Amino acid sequence: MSGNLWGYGKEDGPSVWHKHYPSAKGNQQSPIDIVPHQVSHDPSLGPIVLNYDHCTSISISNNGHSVVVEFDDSDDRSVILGGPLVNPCRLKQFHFHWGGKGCCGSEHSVAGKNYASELHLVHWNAVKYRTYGEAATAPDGLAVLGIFLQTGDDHRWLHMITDALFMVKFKGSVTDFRGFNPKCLLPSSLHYWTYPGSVTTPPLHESVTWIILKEPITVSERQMSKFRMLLFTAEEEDQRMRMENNFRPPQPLKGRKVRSSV
Ligand SMILES: NS(=O)(=O)c1cccc(F)c1F
Ligand SMILES: [Zn+2]
Repeated sequence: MSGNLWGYGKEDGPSVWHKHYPSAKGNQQSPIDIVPHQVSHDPSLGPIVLNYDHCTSISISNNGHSVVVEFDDSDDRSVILGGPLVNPCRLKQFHFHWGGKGCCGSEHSVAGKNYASELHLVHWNAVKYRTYGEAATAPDGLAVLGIFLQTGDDHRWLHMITDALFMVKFKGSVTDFRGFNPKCLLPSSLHYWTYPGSVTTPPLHESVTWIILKEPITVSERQMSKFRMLLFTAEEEDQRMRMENNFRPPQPLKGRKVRSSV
C-alpha cells in the first residue's frame, strides 16, 4: 500500500516537506507573494498565446492532493507560447488549489491578498526535452499558467468540472473527461506577471517559468464547495479527510525579479 509521502496536514505538510525534499529550502521556490509596486515592467515581454483549439483532454482524477485534468501531450496540439517563453510548451494537465469554507486557498498572493483558489495549467518544453519527466527537472522545462479564482457569481463553464467531481471523490479515482477546452476558464485579459520558480508540490523542482494572470475569474461559493467534497483519502481508508487547504504558503523571493507584461 503506497504510504502517504507528503500532504497538507500538520505532520506531513509544507513545513516538514524539506525533510524528504531538500529543494524546499532552495533559492527559487514557489509560490511567492507578488508585490505589484516592486514588479519591473519589461516592454520586451510580448503577449502570451494559448493555442488550445485542438486540445485533447483525456481524464479527470483525484491524486490525493488535488483534482487533475490530464491532456494528450503526444504532439503540439495544445501549446502555450510567447511571453517569457523561448520555446512553445505543451499542455499536460491542469489542477486547482483551494481553501476551507469562506477562507482563502490560492498559492500566490498579491500584496498579501489571497484568493479563494488558484488554477494551474501545467505545460512542458517538448522542443528541448524528450519527456515530461526530463523537463520537470530542468530550469527551462516547465511553464505553469496560474489563474486566480475569486468568489461571486457562478462561473458559466466551471460546472463542467464541478459536475464531474462526484466521480473522483476518493484518492486514486479517475474517469473519462474528453473534449474539455480550458480556454473557457480564462479571464478576459491575458496581462501577466512572470518569474522563475518551482513546482509547489514535492519534489519542488525549480523548473517552472511562472506566468500568473493579473485578472481573476469569478466562481460561486457553491461551485467552490463542490471541490471540498473531494477527499484526500482513498475509499478503503477508515479516516475520511476532506480535500481542502491544499496550498503551499509563499516562499522567500531571494532576490528574484518579478516582471510584468504591461
Ligand atoms: N502546483 S504546480 O502547478 O507547481 C505543479 C504540481 C505538480 C506537478 C507540476 F508539474 C506542477 F507544476
Ligand atoms: Zn498547482
